[in-house]
Amino acid sequence: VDLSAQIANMSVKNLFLNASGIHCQTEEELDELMNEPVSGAMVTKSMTPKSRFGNPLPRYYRLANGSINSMGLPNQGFDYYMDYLKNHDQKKPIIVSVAGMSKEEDLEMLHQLQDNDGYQGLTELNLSCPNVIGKPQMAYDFEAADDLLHEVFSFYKKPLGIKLPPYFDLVHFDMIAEVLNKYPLSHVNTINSVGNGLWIDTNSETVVLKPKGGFGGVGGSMVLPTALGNVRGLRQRLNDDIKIIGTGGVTNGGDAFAHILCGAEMVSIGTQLYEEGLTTFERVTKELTDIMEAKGYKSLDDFRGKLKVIE
Ligand SMILES: C=Cc1c(C(=O)O)[nH]c(=O)[nH]c1=O
Repeated sequence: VDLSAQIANMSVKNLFLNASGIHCQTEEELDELMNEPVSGAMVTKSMTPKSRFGNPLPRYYRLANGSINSMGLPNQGFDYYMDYLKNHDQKKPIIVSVAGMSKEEDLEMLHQLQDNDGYQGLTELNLSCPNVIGKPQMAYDFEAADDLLHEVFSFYKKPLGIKLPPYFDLVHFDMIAEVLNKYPLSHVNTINSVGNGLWIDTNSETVVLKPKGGFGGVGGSMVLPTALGNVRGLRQRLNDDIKIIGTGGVTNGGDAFAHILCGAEMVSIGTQLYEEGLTTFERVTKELTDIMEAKGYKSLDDFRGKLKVIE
């Protein structure tokens, strides 16, 4: 299913989906997402050709206003998720998230998706995993990302989006948008976790994560300003037909409203969904609907991308 076509006539209740990595690694988790009545789409855990255990534990830690993780791409492997798609009817669009450990693995999986006539889904190429030891985030290497996308679009003809890391410099928004605008992308999903943060238990004077000496990607409410800046900055620069899935820091309807004001077509929920459970979708949707009613908005298009600046 082409998400952007789905998005075109999205009503509020269909706005939300899980952030990749959250509640989407196993068949049981995927079934629960599929049967969750409110969310309008879902995304798999980013997959590699072969299954991976990922990094050693502890690799996730809850913070007062967010989370830090160094999971290391644990997933059941490409074939497992292809089997899932084959054996389950899609009550909602399932975005297949792909994150090879190398350019070759990315291309290998995308060739298999392209050549699989039974697969007509929306794919998201994750160029932003911050936690695979020794693997740089491709999306911070603009030339490498351009080269990869050039090669991908020489053969990949099905709907494809890109998962991006946060950028922290307006010139970097310019540079990545210049690359992405060259390609017929269905969407950009921004932001991934804010890479290589560190949390410390000062009682024991020790880091809280085992992998990478404690370094991990930061998510949750504390990254909302960075997420909003990236959604807004890319919306202002990307071609209109490249939709944006806003991810990062969403804990309530007001946060989702802010993402939509910045231009998000759909909104993913990560840390909050993990901590509160799947009922988060119902609560956040109700909160957003209440805000819209209070403001007299009938549809998302009434305010999407209409953030005002101070003249
Ligand atoms: C795909 C790996 C990712 C991971 C991970 O598996 O460590 N964590 C994130 O916060 N973002 C990712 O993109």
